[in-house]
Amino acid sequence: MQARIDGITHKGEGVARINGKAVFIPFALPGEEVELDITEEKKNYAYGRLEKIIHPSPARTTPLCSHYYTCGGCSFQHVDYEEELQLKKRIVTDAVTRIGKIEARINEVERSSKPYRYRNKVTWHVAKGRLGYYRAESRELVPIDDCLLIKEDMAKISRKIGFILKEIAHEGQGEIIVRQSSYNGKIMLICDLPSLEPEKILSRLKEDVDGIYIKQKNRLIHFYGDLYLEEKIGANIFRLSPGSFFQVNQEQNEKIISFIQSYLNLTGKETLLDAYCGVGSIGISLAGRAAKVLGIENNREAVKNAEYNAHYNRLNNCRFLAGDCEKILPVLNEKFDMVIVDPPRSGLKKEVIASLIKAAPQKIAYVSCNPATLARDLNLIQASGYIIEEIKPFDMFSKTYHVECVAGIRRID
Ligand SMILES: C[S@@+](CC[C@H](N)C(=O)[O-])C[C@H]1O[C@@H](n2cnc3c(N)ncnc32)[C@H](O)[C@@H]1O
Repeated sequence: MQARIDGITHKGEGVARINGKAVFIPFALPGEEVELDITEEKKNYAYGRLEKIIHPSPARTTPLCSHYYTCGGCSFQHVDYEEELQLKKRIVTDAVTRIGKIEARINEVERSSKPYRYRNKVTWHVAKGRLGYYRAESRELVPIDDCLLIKEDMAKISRKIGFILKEIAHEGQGEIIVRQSSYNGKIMLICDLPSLEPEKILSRLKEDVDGIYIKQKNRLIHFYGDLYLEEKIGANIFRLSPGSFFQVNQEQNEKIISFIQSYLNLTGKETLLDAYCGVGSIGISLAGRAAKVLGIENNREAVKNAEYNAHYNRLNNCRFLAGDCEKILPVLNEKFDMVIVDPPRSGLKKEVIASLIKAAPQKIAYVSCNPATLARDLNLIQASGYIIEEIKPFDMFSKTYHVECVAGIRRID
């Protein structure tokens, strides 16, 4: 059947209305006239497979990656970069109006200077002696040993890992994480291959990487070389343990921190809460302009890194608490002038929102990698005496449907 695409889902699929029902069609673009087959029919919506493009969008391009249509990693390689940014703005706007039911100024998406080869971390799946990604919505391995989103050096080492796995006909299943510092280029491997004698593969990789960890029974055991990775934000150096979170796109990470800095406009007198602080990247970057910073984070290794990072960068106004924000904040009984929250994709728990409202900060910078949970939380925050001044999307995950946002929120006095 034929249809005109007039919308986009949060996962970047085209949306057509057929007999009053929304049909989601992967790889179709708004404005296109397409031929499709219905592949799955539900009560209120359906899925379609793109069979033919009758009138292509002028923004349609040829994907650079030969795995694009099978690997589940990217969703926007078939569209030019300008349109990708517009579609991401539309995804954020849809979430804010449909889920959040709020009105807020949504700025243009901050473009990245490198839509490819920006990622400093990749998680490879291993099965049947091959390295790869899982097919979209499945656990089926698509054998790949390069990805156009990861840095060149990481691609080189990934190809070597793929070669060794094939050569030794490794049978087990597992995961290999490759991380590279954007500051000094050093590479760390984290291997979770339960059925493999580590030496068999890892000793052959020592010359190519700077540090190796092995995951055994849920613990990371140091195997070789450097214990930490280092990153730099502004003038500060940050140490990260292998399991500590760090944003995957350092160029965009720095822009986000600058945006938060100018939004909060600290004068040096304010108390600042950095909730979900990781290794302290945002709070420590702003500590020079604040009276006091408190970071909260539930990964104990990351908290140790944050404490070290504050000390190493000669900041003596930062303190960190290890634990869940939803447990610590309700009993903290401290007031803050300014707050940063940067939760995982699931967003803020109700207890966290209630505690923030009680702490009554003048401004909140809410960093989010999920427009849907951001919109849900902004609805509650707005209903409690705050105004959403602006939402700034950042293209942190180019070529994928993911988009990072910072919401600037101000107390109404
Ligand atoms: C999106 S990351 C942000 C980290 C940091 N702000 C940054 O920019 O690098 C979210 C962080 O929250 C931590 N986290 C997840 N759930 C948490 C919780 N319930 N309480 C405290 N921290 C949590 C994760 O370990 C992770 O470091």
